[in-house]
Amino acid sequence: MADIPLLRLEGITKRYGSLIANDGVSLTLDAGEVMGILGENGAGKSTLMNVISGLIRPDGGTMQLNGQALVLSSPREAAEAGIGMVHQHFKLVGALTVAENLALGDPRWGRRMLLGFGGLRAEIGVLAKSLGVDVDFDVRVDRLTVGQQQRVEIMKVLSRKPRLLILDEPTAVLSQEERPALFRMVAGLAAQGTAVIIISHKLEDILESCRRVVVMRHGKVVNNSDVRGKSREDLIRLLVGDEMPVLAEKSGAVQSGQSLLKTAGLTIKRPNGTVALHEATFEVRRGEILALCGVEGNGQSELVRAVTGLLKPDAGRLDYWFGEGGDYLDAAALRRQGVCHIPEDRLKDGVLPDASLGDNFLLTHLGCAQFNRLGWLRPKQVETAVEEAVRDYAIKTPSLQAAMSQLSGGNQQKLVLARELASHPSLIVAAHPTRGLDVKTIAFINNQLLERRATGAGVLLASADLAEVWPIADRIMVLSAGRLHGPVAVSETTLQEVGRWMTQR
Ligand SMILES: Nc1ncnc2c1ncn2[C@@H]1O[C@H](COP(=O)(O)OP(=O)(O)OP(=O)(O)O)[C@@H](O)[C@H]1O
Repeated sequence: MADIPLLRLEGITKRYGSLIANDGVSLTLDAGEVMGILGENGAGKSTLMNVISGLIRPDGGTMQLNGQALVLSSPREAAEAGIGMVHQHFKLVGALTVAENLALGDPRWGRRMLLGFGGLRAEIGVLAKSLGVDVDFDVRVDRLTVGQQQRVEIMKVLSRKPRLLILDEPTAVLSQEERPALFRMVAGLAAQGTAVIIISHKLEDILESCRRVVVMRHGKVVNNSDVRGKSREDLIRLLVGDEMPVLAEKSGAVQSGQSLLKTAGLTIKRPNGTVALHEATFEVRRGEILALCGVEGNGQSELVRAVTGLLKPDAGRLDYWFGEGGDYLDAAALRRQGVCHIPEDRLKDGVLPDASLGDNFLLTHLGCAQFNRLGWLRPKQVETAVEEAVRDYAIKTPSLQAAMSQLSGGNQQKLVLARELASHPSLIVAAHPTRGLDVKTIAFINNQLLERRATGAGVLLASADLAEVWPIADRIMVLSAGRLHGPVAVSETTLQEVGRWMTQR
């Protein structure tokens, strides 16, 4: 028995037309093993995980779980077989409590709403305790931090006692401070015999939490090896060959001093009355990258939505360089003046999944003379723009006419970036622009931001990854519990100090 792996994949193949998303993938995974999956955007990682979790049926190949043939036609069947997946986009209901969310959709608990979920509390309580996780069953989910919500989502999957847990980019939404808790939980699960697969673009995740790494390229497994003894550089080499991604040198300050945006006393309340942003005053200047950091859920989203015209602040002023200002200018007016917005939630605010790449590109350029003459659309120009975006941003797509949903997550993000930067905006508001992108593409995007800075644009860059923004930011500010710390020049502070701001209440 000892020789039988928990999971065995042989020759898994999945085609979309002429595109081969998974090309004869074979691998095995043992009980209690933690395996990392790395690969460039569009390499086929999600497709493979969707096959294992019953969301997609492969065109070829076989799967075995504990030596038994595994044929899945739905995620429910996968869950019954002992395979659970935690997706990047949580499926929790904010207005319900943790206990209600844990019970939701689970026939064992769902019918016992009125009994206060006694059994559920006891069972999940024991599980949480064994993993060193605190669960407050009675708090509403929308009051939790993203990290806490993720733990609820993981607990929900774990309550079905999976033998294999798949985590899709679990650290993408976590701050540096929240990562160790996740990895402790993963290690605890592995010690209890659960196998874990982690898809991640963050090499540190693989180095810190996995025993084995599988690297995919063009739908194939190109490396499957032990993580021990490997460095960050070794992993990058496995990922992209010898073509090491290089970040451009940040030239000295190119600030002209001209203010692009000045806020004064910006205050925003959440629908439930709590203060999301408290009297934030700062300025974004031409030729600078101003980073907005902090643990997510501390007011960053609200600030970004206010400066891009998606949310009217409750108090305070916003003044833009083109001489208009006040408490609010709508998003369309701001776009016309040259403010672009790379939204933090691509699926909610950035793309129409069922529409074509062209229509998605047009979303923010419809009024632009290049694509619209006297009210008539110019399809040829749209096609050329998409062609250029696909070429310049190396977007992997089945065709130029494809629907957005046919692109991998990272490639969708690249199209959003290409679209937003296409009009050479003066003020770039970028919320987590590199989330979900591979190391090579992250360097490319950060170089793009540096290039725009050098030509006089101003960038407000919201990020949860201090280490990533540090080399490119001129100034940095932190939001903690809605209060702004800074901005301060990066050259005049330290990572430790900024890290401290993040935890100040
Ligand atoms: N429904 C679909 N129709 C057509 N092509 C698809 C579809 N879903 C995925 N693909 C293609 O399959 C390939 C692999 O996509 P997949 O999402 O598995 O990549 P990935 O490695 O997870 O990428 P990322 O890191 O960007 O999330 C991509 O080229 C993508 O365009």
